[in-house]
This record gives sequence, C-alpha cells and structure tokens, in this order.
Amino acid sequence: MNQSNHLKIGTRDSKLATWQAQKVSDFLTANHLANQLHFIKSEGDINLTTPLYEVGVQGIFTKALDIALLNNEIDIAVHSFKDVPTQLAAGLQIAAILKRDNPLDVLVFKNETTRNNVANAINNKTTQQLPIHIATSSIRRKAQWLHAFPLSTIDNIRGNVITRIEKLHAADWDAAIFAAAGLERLGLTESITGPQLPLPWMLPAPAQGAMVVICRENDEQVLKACAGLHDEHTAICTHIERDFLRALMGGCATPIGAFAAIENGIISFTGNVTAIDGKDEITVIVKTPLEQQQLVATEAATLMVQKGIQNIKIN
Ligand SMILES: NCc1[nH]cc(CCC(=O)O)c1CC(=O)O
Repeated sequence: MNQSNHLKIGTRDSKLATWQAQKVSDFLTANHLANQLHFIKSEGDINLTTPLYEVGVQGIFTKALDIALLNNEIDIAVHSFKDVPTQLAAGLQIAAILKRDNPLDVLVFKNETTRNNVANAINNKTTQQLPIHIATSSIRRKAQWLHAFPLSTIDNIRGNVITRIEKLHAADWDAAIFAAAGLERLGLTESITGPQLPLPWMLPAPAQGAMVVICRENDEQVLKACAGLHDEHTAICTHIERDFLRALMGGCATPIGAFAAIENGIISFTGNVTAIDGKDEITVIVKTPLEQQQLVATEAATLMVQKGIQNIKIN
C-alpha cells in the first residue's frame, strides 16, 4: 500500500512515548486523517548509565525527532512537554498542547511499611528525623526531597518508566520517584508497581503532565489536523511555567519547580528553586487575573531575584 499521503507521527520507542504518540494517532484516525507511527531512537534512550544532569546538553529526548521533522522523515513529533527545551529548534513550531494529566510526582515503594512510615512522617511533620534511601536522577526531585528528608540517601536511577520500576525492585532502595502522569498513562497501578504515595508538596517540573505536538513551521495541514487536540488553559499554564524556567535560565537539568493553574479566571502560579544539597530553597507565589497572563513569569522571576536566588547553590 502506498502510504505517502499518511501523516507520519515520530516517536521514541519507549512504552510511554509510544502511548503518547498513539493517543495523537487515535485522534487523527477518529478525524479520518490517515497516519502512521514512525519510531526513532534518541540519545536519551541510548545512554542509560550517565545521570541525566551530567549529559548536559538540552533536548536529548527531542533532538533526534527535531532532525527527523526538519528532514521531512516525519510530519509530527509527540513529546512529554517537560522534556522539550524552552527554545524550540529553528523551523519548528508547536501544533497543539494537550490537556494536562496528573502533574504530581509520586513515590513508589518496595513495601507497605516504609510507605506508611513516610506518610506518617509527612502528616506529623517529622520528616527531618526519617532516614530513607531513594532513587531518582532528577536534580529537582533530589533537591526537594533532601529539603524535606535531610537524612536521606539518594542514588541515581536511569531508564524508562518500566525499567526504573524493575530496578527499584532489584536494588536496595526503599522507593523511587516517578511522574504520576507516566504511571497512569501506562496503567501502572499499585498492584503492578508496589505501594505509591503522591507528593503534593513536591513542586513539579515546568509543564509536567502535559503532552505537546510539534511540527514544521507553518505546516498548515498538520496545524489544522491537530487543532482539536489543543487545550488553551493548559497552554497558558505551561507557557508561564516554561517562561519562568527560561527567565531563570534553567535547562532540563536544573532544580526548578513551577506549576500554574487557572480557577475562576485567576492564574495561581508557584515557582521554586531548591539548592542541590536541599538546604536552602525559595518559593514564590503569584496570583493574577487571566488577562494578565503575560506578566506572571517575569513577576515570579523578579521575586526570585529579590528573595536572593543568586545565593542558592543550584549546580
Ligand atoms: N523524564 C522522563 C519523563 N518525561 C515525562 C515523564 C512523565 C510524563 C509527564 O510528565 O508528562 C517522564 C517520566 C518521569 O518523570 O517519571
């Protein structure tokens, strides 16, 4: 069959990336737009041993798909928005930002007893006394975790979501941190992963829980095809979070948390920077009417500077 008129959806071949690409594919199919998935390996998947923050370059998950788009090998790239560098590659644009799923981080435990001990320490505000051994390679998660649980030991863990669950059960860590959205998309409930504990006090990565569709600039066919996937409130919130990140000059490897939500026409934004040793942190909150969305990120970044962000050790 000649498939040259099919829209080609590029994706990494991890289960999560494939699930996300399939969601876009299903939408297009439901709208009678012929499409097919096209699998591409990324540097971020190939090098599994180096902690992400040491890899340094931005966009290790997105670069291979950017190149495939620019070379016309694919027409659409689907990503977790939090993995996309704040500066898109020249010649590319966002076609749609999907309605955000659960933005929280979740701790997955090997056993129930440790989960209960951690939950109790959080409820009773005695986290300062609880030593625990956890795994994450995100310096944002590491920093915020150490701030709450200073007696913890933290090890790096790499690999896709499924690999990390397997590593947790094979190693001697008590728990590992995941994005709830990733677990939920893959149907990884507690019966599969082991006991879970959502961490509402941990401020997510900018754009966590949201998916983005990227295409070539002015590709009217794709822009039109994907318009129905777009969620305006998610777009406003994630743009604020990413503008805040950009204003503080953070890449994917910075201990910066940011989350915005819109309720009754009011944007509530929280931004956080935590030192990598967990000792110092600064949190800012900005609330403005929806009409003033353009001001939020700059105002929050300015507050960060006023509160002394330059004294926080972030690398
Ligand atoms: N760093 C990889 C990554 N990128 C996006 C998600 C989850 C989905 C999302 O946040 O939209 C994950 C897995 C994780 O952090 O556990």
